[in-house]
Amino acid sequence: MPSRVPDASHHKHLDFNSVKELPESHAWTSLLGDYPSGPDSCGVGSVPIIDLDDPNAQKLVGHACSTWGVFQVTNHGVKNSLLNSIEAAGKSLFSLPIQQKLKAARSPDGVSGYGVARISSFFPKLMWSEGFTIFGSPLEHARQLWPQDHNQFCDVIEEYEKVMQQLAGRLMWLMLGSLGITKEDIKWAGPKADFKGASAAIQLNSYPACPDPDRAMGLAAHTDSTLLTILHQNNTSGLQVLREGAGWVTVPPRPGTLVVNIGDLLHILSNGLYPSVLHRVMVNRTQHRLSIAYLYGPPTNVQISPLSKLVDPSHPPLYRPVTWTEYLGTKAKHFNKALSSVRLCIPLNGLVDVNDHNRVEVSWRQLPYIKMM
Ligand SMILES: C=C1C[C@]23C[C@@]1(O)CC[C@H]2[C@@]12CCC[C@@](C)(C(=O)O1)[C@H]2[C@@H]3C(=O)O
Ligand SMILES: O=C(O)CCC(=O)C(=O)O
Ligand SMILES: [Fe+2]
Repeated sequence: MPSRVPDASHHKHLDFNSVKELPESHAWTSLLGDYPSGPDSCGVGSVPIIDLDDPNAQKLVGHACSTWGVFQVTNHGVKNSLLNSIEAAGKSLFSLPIQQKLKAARSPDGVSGYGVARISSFFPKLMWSEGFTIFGSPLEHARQLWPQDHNQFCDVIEEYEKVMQQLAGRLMWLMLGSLGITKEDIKWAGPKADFKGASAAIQLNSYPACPDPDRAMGLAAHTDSTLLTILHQNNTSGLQVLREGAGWVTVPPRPGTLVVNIGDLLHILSNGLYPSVLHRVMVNRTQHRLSIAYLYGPPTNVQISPLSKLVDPSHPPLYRPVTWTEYLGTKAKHFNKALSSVRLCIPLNGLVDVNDHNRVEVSWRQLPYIKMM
């Protein structure tokens, strides 16, 4: 029998080190029934790779955002040594004994800390992963994890946050610039237009090697609630994105390359021009996968709504204004219905939100709209 750790959170926490067989609690029966898998050979191509030093970077980013909602970047300015350090920090955290990790467990209504995927409650089966979320200072949880020596972990996190914040600001302007948005259009970017007041979370994800990977799910399909997410993955494959009309496409790891994806708030800000991409993580039999997601959003209380430059009589605002705080609450409560719940208009042909799994597969951008009640 696999050992489950008794704690107050209903035996959700598995000691992955001691499991030899996939427990029923983690066995997903209908994994492959949703969309076709692995279509890399069907001519749909692969997730674009963009060199940020390319003079055409803005155009390439804009194209990748509107067609894929995800791309990879090189020459992003983040040192390999920092990527190695954050990976090592994640490894050292997840290799702690489970009882130690649970000392830093996320509280039921909290954001930060150790635990199972937050979206687990929407699924009948548990996921083959564990995570650690940092929102604000990691100090308190780091002290619980390493009572003698938490400084090294905190220093790496602090440095990572600083560097990622800069990169995220740069990416924001590449994405918005390609829509014709200028600094005057986004007052909340601050006087220097550097998005200094932005908020962000760091999510460390661990996907242990799995005895029965075909029936397990690392992280179920979701979109991020962010403006954008920057992801570093170790050298193990697993991330897949859903490409309309093609199915799940794997984003293979490339050393030193970061994955960038659009989140729901940028989808709203762009009035639907940039899709927030649906993604998931598969696991494998032999390799431990680790990823670090930098989840980037606006200042928590700024109202995000479709930019007025992107709205006209034939392109009415598709979403009502919403703050990140409000949207995170909606996502936590309604999960894949969150985006539709702030929607104002739908095309005459039916539902369209990328993460509404009942959506009708139509190309909708040119369609007339009807107002939602
Ligand atoms: C800022 C956040 C986005 C997130 C919820 C959170 O408060 C911290 C963790 C984030 C994450 C990472 C895994 C997928 C996701 C849907 C989840 O359950 O937790 C995202 C959340 C999100 O984007 O809504
Ligand atoms: O592990 C990954 O590749 C993806 C993680 C992810 O989607 C997330 O943290 O939101
Ligand atoms: Fe994600």
